[in-house]
Amino acid sequence: MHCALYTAGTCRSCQWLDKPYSQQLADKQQDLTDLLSELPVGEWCEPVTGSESAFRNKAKMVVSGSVERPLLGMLHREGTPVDLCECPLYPASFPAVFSVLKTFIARAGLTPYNVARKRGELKFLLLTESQKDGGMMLRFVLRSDAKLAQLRAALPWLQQQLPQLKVISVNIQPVHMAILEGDTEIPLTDVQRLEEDFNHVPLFIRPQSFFQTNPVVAEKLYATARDWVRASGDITSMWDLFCGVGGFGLHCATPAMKLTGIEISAEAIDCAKESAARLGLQNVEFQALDSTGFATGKGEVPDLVLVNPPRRGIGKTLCEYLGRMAPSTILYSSCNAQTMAKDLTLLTEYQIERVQLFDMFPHTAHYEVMALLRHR
Ligand SMILES: C[S@@+](CC[C@H](N)C(=O)[O-])C[C@H]1O[C@@H](n2cnc3c(N)ncnc32)[C@H](O)[C@@H]1O
Ligand code: SF4
Repeated sequence: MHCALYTAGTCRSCQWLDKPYSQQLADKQQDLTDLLSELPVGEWCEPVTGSESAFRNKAKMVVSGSVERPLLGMLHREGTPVDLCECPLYPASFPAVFSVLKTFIARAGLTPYNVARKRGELKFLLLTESQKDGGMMLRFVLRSDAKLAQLRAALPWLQQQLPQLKVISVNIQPVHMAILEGDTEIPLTDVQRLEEDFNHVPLFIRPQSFFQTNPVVAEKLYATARDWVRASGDITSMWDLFCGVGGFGLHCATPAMKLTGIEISAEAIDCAKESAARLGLQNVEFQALDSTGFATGKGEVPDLVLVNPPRRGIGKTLCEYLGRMAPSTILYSSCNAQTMAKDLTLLTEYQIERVQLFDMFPHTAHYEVMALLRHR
């Protein structure tokens, strides 16, 4: 993939951009093989890929510059602002939207936050696009609510220019820069969730819930999980731990199966419930809880446990508990093969039947991996 910003030395976020894509894949597969070298793997499946460019559905833009001439992009470590509106990782529809947003910032008088001076109001713009219909969610991250009335007053103009903006909200982040967003979310549109569709499974994206950023590869990941579960014989009950908006569980569930989804974010759980209702699934339960707390406090043992934790992995307590409760099948999907490998060494009573790499993050060393484990 060619990136003019990379060539010019403006942005070096994609550290592997100089590496041919086939070599990137080979290196990731080698990294995974090395990490699992102590553990016998029954079958290595071919890596799954998507597009090499325009694969991200979400942009997190630091707003800098002046109110008349805002920049959307990032700040270098020493504080130099960089405009990344032409970043080729974003869909073709994004640059035109960024351009209108810059005009809007000026019209609404949303002074960009200046990190060095700790002054200004607008810190970030977060833009997400649904591949279902091109609908978009836009979030303004502001330092305070001081400019909220101004923003509201100017909003009809923006909505007229960009009717694809289905969901608009403001997030208040009073803390100095370090954290991307705060707890307070103020809706500016009646609709507060973006509709997505993966493999005919309706999914919803809400401002504060996690959603996969590479929709094409995520769709293949969920479909693969569904295929592996279907091929696992008679699965009558399943837990989807760290379920987010429910993508894995909702793909795997059948009307006859009891599905339990557990996730810490209440917003994500609301999305999962709505998807289940759309699908007409009756035998499902989604709860906003800590996954380890839920699992260790539960007496029953499902046939299958699927885990898709954050980068830190599932950890010792949950591994040991899964070892004791001994479900016949575990499906482990991870964006950090290092912590997954560590967790798998703790699941001593399981053998790894199959492993597959999903390249969600081209041009970086990161990748997603899914492993199917069977009790010995
Ligand atoms: C990698 S994301 C996966 C989400 C989902 N499975 C998907 O496919 O989109 C990890 C999820 O774990 C959730 N999470 C983080 N800590 C948690 C905890 N202690 N208990 C339950 N969920 C947690 C996050 O909110 C996030 O949605
Ligand atoms: S993040 Fe975008 S702009 Fe930066 S190097 Fe990667 S492709 Fe280029």
